[in-house]
Amino acid sequence: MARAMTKITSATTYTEEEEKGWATARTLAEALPFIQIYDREIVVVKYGGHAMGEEATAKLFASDIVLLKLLGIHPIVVHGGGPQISAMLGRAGVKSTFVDGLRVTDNATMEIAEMVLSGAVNKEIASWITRAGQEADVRGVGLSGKDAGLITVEKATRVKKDPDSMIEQIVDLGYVGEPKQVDDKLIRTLIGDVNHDYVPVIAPIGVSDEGQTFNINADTVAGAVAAKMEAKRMLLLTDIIGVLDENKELIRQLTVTEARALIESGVASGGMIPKLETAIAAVEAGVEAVVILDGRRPHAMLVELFTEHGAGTLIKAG
Ligand SMILES: Nc1ncnc2c1ncn2[C@@H]1O[C@H](COP(=O)(O)OP(=O)(O)O)[C@@H](O)[C@H]1O
Ligand SMILES: CC(=O)N[C@@H](CCC(=O)OP(=O)(O)O)C(=O)O
Repeated sequence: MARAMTKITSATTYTEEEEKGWATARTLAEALPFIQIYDREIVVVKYGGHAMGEEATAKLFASDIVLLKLLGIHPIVVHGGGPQISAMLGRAGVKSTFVDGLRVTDNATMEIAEMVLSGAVNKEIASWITRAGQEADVRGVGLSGKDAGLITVEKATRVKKDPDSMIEQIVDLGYVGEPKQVDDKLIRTLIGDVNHDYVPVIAPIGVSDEGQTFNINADTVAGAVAAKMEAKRMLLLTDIIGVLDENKELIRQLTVTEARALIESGVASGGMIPKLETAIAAVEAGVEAVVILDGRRPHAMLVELFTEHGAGTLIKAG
């Protein structure tokens, strides 16, 4: 665009600004092999509530999703919103407790969680994608697991060992669901083959056979969607550089067996447990690899998908 205003100072040299253009071109050319790897492949991106951070960062996320779509990938976004739910519950004076990273969900919590996830967060992300993609007609479509029977759930339970008696007890998590079935018809219709420029944006809410609404961990939803869609990659965007070992160093690659060992040893705790469990289940269901990476860093997805070294921790079979 600045073409008419720039002057080449001599026949053989470019200005500093023009050199930047050449560097951009080199970066694009170097990305070609990776762009081809992901051509028309499905990439499920889980956008965590902690990764959302500032509005400006979230808007850059939306632009990167548009870029993926224009590069020929079919991105599907599954979002969280845990911190946003906690803030709203705090304002309403409702206390939350977590078991293995899952929010124990009673009636009041369910009502607020659905309002925050399917209402505010979902529509905002969908609208940012639509705005970022308006020149090219790329559009975000906000859905929850309740739309078109997308996610049917069954009630989740957890078993805990009492550390003194070593007796196992079933912990009732309330309205916390595990996806039982993902109906992919609507998603497939939206992403289509040609001239379908919709990006599905899915809130982690599901419905039981009896019609009860359930709260689902967003990582778990991403895993179930990635498995059903036979995604090439699932990216879990969070607020940490990746999975850390016992010395707090980044682990660049993990096999499923190693990931299980991290949960068992307690090196992975809290919110990292559902993330690793999801990664393991997705890889075992046929997703080629799952990557856990820092979504607060602008363009993290692009670094992971289109550069040699990638970003964060990659989990694959083995
Ligand atoms: N071994 C580990 N490596 C990295 N993070 C860990 C580990 N064990 C626990 N965590 C915690 O898991 C958090 C990520 O989970 P969570 O807060 O639920 O993220 P999100 O909201 O993005 O889903 C990290 O911020 C970190 O505090
Ligand atoms: C059952 C359960 O824990 N549901 C989560 C849903 C949101 C979520 O997973 O958000 P993040 O990805 O931002 O953590 C919750 O209520 O916080």
